[in-house]
Amino acid sequence: MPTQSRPRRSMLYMPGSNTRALEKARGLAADALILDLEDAVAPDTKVEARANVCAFAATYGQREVLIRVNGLGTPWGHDDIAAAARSGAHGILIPKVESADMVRQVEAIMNASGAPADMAVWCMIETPLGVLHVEEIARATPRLGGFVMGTSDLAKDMRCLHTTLRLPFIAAFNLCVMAARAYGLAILDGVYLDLSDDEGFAAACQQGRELGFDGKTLIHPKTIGAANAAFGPTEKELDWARTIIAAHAAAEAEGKGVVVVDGKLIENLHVVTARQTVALAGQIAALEAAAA
Ligand SMILES: CC(C)(COP(=O)(O)OP(=O)(O)OC[C@H]1O[C@@H](n2cnc3c(N)ncnc32)[C@H](O)[C@@H]1OP(=O)(O)O)[C@@H](O)C(=O)NCCC(=O)NCCSC(=O)C[C@H](O)C(=O)O
Ligand SMILES: [Mg+2]
Repeated sequence: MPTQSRPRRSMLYMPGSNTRALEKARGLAADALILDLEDAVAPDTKVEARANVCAFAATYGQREVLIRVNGLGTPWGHDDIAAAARSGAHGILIPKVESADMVRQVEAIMNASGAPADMAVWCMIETPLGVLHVEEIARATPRLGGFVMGTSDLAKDMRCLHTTLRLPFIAAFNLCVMAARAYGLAILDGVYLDLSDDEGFAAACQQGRELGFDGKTLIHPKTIGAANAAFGPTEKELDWARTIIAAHAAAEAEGKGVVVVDGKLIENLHVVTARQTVALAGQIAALEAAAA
């Protein structure tokens, strides 16, 4: 089962047909990139976009790169997967996944096309059936790396309103985060479409973090900084994490299982979370150093 060994605070989509954006992404501070062949690409540029993303996939240094392919029910799906499998991308993102079988069909094409053993499969969860089958999808294959919520398609198929508070999606978010955590997968929140609403974007990031997402998928570079800030540990959180790790270790050395720090009871489970916080900060620093 793949482990979460890298930060994914911000994952930026870009259309595979837009070579300017593919180029520009090399200098952007997004933790991860999604080179899109699906909804952001018009039918008559799909084949050209496939060639573009395969040419760019291995040019982003340490950043995680996923290629979002077209579905297998489309004229482009099979060839997208076969080409992406050999592109040097870290993973293939499958749109509108509704069953474990769908994932295994993609995996079979990847294997037949010579995909490296460590190339991951990621799933967009963006239909009612996908949400209802998310646990089965989570254990489809050891190649599974994570989930990306597709809230625009989900709103369309649920016939719900895509409101500021996103209450219509809460059950789906909870189910998908549970499945991701139960199977050791990453999970990214959906996109925020109003590029003129910085305050709304920050609130959506905060909500996403509270719900347990690792980060947010983005459509524009201007939102990368706010997503990185919302999903990365603050200095205060890091200080607290280091303090309780040290206090608990000292208590353990005295044969105690618990300790009170600043009036708060600290048990081993808090230390586990604190260690994850410190590890994430280390991964972020390493990624930033590699990009500098
Ligand atoms: C939304 C956009 C079409 C806006 O593009 P544009 O008008 O070019 O914006 P700007 O002029 O403000 O751009 C400023 C510079 O930044 C570069 N840029 C813009 N967007 C990106 C990007 N995504 N990645 C990399 N670079 C980007 C421009 O080239 C400008 O650079 P410069 O030339 O140096 O000035 C555009 O942002 C865009 O296409 N965004 C991505 C849209 C997309 O991929 N959508 C599909 C994914 S979302 C989805 O499918 C939802 C999901 O499936 C669901 O169901 O929920
Ligand atoms: Mg979608």
